[in-house]
Amino acid sequence: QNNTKGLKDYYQEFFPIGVAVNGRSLAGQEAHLLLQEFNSITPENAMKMEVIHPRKLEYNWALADSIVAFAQKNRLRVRGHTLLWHEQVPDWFFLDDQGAPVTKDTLLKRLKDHITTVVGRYKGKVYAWDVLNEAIDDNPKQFLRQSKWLEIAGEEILAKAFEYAHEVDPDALLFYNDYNSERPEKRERIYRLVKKLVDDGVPIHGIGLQGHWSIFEPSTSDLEQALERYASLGLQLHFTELDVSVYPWEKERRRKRPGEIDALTPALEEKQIAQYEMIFSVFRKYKSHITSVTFWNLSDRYSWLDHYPVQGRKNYPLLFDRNLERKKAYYKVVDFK
Ligand SMILES: Oc1ccccc1CN[C@@H]1C=C[C@@H](O)[C@H](O)[C@H]1O
Repeated sequence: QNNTKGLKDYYQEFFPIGVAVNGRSLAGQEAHLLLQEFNSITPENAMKMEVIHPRKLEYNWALADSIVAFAQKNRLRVRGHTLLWHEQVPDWFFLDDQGAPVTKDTLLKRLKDHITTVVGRYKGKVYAWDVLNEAIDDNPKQFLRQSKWLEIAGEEILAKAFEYAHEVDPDALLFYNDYNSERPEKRERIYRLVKKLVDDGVPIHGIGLQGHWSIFEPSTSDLEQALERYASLGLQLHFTELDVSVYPWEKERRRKRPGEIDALTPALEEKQIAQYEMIFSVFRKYKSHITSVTFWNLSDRYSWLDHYPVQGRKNYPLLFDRNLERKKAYYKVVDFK
């Protein structure tokens, strides 16, 4: 029994506070901290296509089932992640038995089978799904990201993913999820895609704003303008993958340079404290539109940012340090009135 007030308690009147989980999160010290601070979880990798459906006739349910069982036992919400994405998808999806590219109809059928099987298994246990992840191109001059999905099946596959999910679980909330969604040029392209889905009567209920931010972005005005813009679509807004990197954004992966500093200096930590304070101040201001805030990973002990974009460069993006202790930024997030 743990009577310590956590993030979820401080934000009880605002929105659930979630965290991305993996196998390590479900036991010991990390599970204790998770249950103290959070009331929603998202499987970091366990429900991605390459993990849960590695071969055409093979589903791998074990880890996803254990995460969902953990949530059921502890009365946590579960956000499903993700049903259609250009990354972490196994090659077999796109190849026929002779190793040639599949036809459009075959690909649509495979996607329908995948979504029907996965969403159907967790019906009533996963309340929200990141149906479509990162479909907007990184090049501001382009609109949709070119992927094997689009190459073979065309743009209609994007709407189909939502329809397949809605058909099998009409009660699940269906989200479009993306990153850098506060950058004005990407904000307008995300807005255009989501507005088209809404106007076409596609069953979409929300926009997932990943929130992979840094001490350099977003600005307060970019964050507020993005919230206003997306809120005008009348959909729920979830912040789905929040972390605040102490390094500037880099798109291309690279290795850590010899002598490259990766310490959390007092100057960097002061900037991170100010950024987290601003972020949660804006979140509280827009509480009528925001219905979930999820951090991507639990503590600085492990972050996906330790490997991306710079392999081996330690990052410190979260509210708990490597000893699972609350950082200074934590107290700025919870100390409001
Ligand atoms: O995939 C990316 C590529 C470039 C920039 C950002 C991203 C963010 N992408 C997210 C980050 C981590 C993964 O675990 C999540 O599933 C993904 O949604």
